[in-house]
Amino acid sequence: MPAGARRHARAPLARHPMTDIVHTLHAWADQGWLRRLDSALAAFIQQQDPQAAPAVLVASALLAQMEGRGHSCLPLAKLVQSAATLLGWPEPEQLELAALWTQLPAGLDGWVQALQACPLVRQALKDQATDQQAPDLGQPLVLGGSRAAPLLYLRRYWVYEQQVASAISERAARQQPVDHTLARQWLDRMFAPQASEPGEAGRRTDWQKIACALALRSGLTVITGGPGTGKTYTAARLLALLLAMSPDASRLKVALAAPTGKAAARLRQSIDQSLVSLQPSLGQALDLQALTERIGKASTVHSLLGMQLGSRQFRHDARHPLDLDLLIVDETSMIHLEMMAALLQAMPPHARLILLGDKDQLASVEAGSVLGDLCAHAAELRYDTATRDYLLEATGDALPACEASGSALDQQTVMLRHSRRFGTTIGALAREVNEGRAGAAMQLLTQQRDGLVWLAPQPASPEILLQLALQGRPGASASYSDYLRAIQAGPQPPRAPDQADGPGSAEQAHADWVKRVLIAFDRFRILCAVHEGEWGDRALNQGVQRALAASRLIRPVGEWYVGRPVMVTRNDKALGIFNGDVGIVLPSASASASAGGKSLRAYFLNGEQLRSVAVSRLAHVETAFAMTIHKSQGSEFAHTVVVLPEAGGEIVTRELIYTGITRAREFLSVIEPRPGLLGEAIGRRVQRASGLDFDNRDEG
Ligand SMILES: Nc1ncnc2c1ncn2[C@@H]1O[C@H](COP(=O)(O)OP(=O)(O)OP(=O)(O)O)[C@@H](O)[C@H]1O
Repeated sequence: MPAGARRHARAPLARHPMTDIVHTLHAWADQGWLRRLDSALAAFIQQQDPQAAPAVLVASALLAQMEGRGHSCLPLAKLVQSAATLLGWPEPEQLELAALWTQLPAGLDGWVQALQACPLVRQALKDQATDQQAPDLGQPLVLGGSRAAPLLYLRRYWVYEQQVASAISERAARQQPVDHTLARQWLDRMFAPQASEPGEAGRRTDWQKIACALALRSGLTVITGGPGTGKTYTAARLLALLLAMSPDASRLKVALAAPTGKAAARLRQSIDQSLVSLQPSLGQALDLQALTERIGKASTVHSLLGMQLGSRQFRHDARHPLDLDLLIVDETSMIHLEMMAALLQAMPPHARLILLGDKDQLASVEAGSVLGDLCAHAAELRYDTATRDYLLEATGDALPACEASGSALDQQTVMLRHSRRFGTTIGALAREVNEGRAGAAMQLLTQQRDGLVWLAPQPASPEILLQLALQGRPGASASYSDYLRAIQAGPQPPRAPDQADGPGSAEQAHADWVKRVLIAFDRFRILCAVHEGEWGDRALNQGVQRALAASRLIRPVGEWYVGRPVMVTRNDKALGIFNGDVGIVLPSASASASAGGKSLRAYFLNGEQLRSVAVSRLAHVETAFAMTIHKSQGSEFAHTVVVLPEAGGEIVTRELIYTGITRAREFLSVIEPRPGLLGEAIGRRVQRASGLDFDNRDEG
């Protein structure tokens, strides 16, 4: 019991059959319906407050359960409306749930009253009179949200949400002075006038240009868009623009970051490429090469913040802010609530933060769906008059009309709408999936003759998948044979054997070979929705390994063998490898040189940078012929195979399918173990419960 919490007087409650409630919750955990952690929270609450009403105990366990599934709170109105729907429980569990429900309040008010009567619950309903709001006494639970939509939180998620909501709103509202004339001159040089699309009235709005103009005037800009809509292209122009308009450009400190090492390296690479392609249109006016050199390497958000081993704390926080003026973060959809709170705390007040990401992608594995919440109104153009006037002056473009204007955050949010990478079938398929049009998506998959997308014929068997892994399919030949052939080809013999190092050396030839192998490996990947079962990544990894061994393409003798793809499952700062990094086991340069040498290393490629670790030092890795769609975020593969499970329940959702298919750069193959699974998944949307709300904070 938090110190002082008991001081809050309340009317004595009738005794409830609480022990039964906690027993029931423990029994549900025994059945695997809840986690042990979930029922343990209810038991803890009961122990700390023996008078806690049954509704409080049940709500605590279900809150913990929801948090484990990535929700940051328990939406009580939905719980009361239909607990079975909220939890996604099948029939046997539903019957038990209904039986328990007879002991619980029938209406929302009853639940709220029970929670309000419990001293372990901090009262923080937004529309509650201030004198009724309980002070922070370290209560483990918080009742937040509003009276109409009350939300129950674990304390720390409530705190993170409060921090994120106020930091985002304050940052978005913090205006910086802009020289409109100068801005317009530079923007016109960087963005050619847009051609109008056939059938469209007038000129198409150049949202990339709008995003740059908005970023000039505020401490925060959120740029969302599907794959290939030019998020990094825009960020590169924005960098150049800020440099061009900065009174002291040589002092501007810029950093790039992303949630994974791979995504960070991709961000850096594509920013560099965009800057190179921009130089001709700027001529001598701006030295973009100098800018590129000043940016420094892109890092993971973890390492940017200064991850401390065995601790949730980072080296950088509000008291020790990051030393930078501009931070560009890519793949923001993968950033969870706790990490976003830490990032915002560590940003110096004067610096600009640019968040890039695809709002429709899967949310982070951990609790929160921050980018989705930030972009809740991105499609609606809720720009107010001040924003519209500013944009007209700075860009010369008038925005399309909209019905309502929004929050400070809405003023700083831009959705890019035109994909340049997906002019083809994959793009059309991604759109149909995103809009929930299962019939149209199936039609594209089954009737398209261009071979870019393909649905495995029924009955789908794991053999079809193994064939794809070994040979690809008609129209899409990329497969694992590509990288295995590259391994077999071996390093090119050094051109000048007497040269000790330099471009012709044996070491360089080895490094070039390793890069060729790693690049070829990224031409093909199997993505699963789940870990377990016949269609999960664990079984498929074994199946693919057996099939490649049977075809004599690999020789898996023991744990470590040449050609084993591995995925890191835990960050290891000392080794410089991070959760989600994918590498390949190959002989080291010295082992290759002394034919028959046994020294194996795992090689990882981040952009152009090659890193290797002796396999004996790798404790936390898994084989990575097949990986989950979750882990594939931030990566792309020429030929992507998306495999659905026979029974995936609520986790196989539209967002998961969209994320999987948009990992395909050129070719997509889809396997559904029984007809109709894909359609069901497209129809299933699980929106994460969250109380992040930016509408009422503008004064913030
Ligand atoms: N306005 C533009 N004019 C010409 N080419 C563009 C423009 N915008 C983007 N591109 C090109 O389109 C491709 C995709 O752009 P970019 O990589 O920036 O998209 P993205 O949204 O970051 O994609 P992803 O989410 O897949 O990383 C790149 O080759 C880029 O150079």
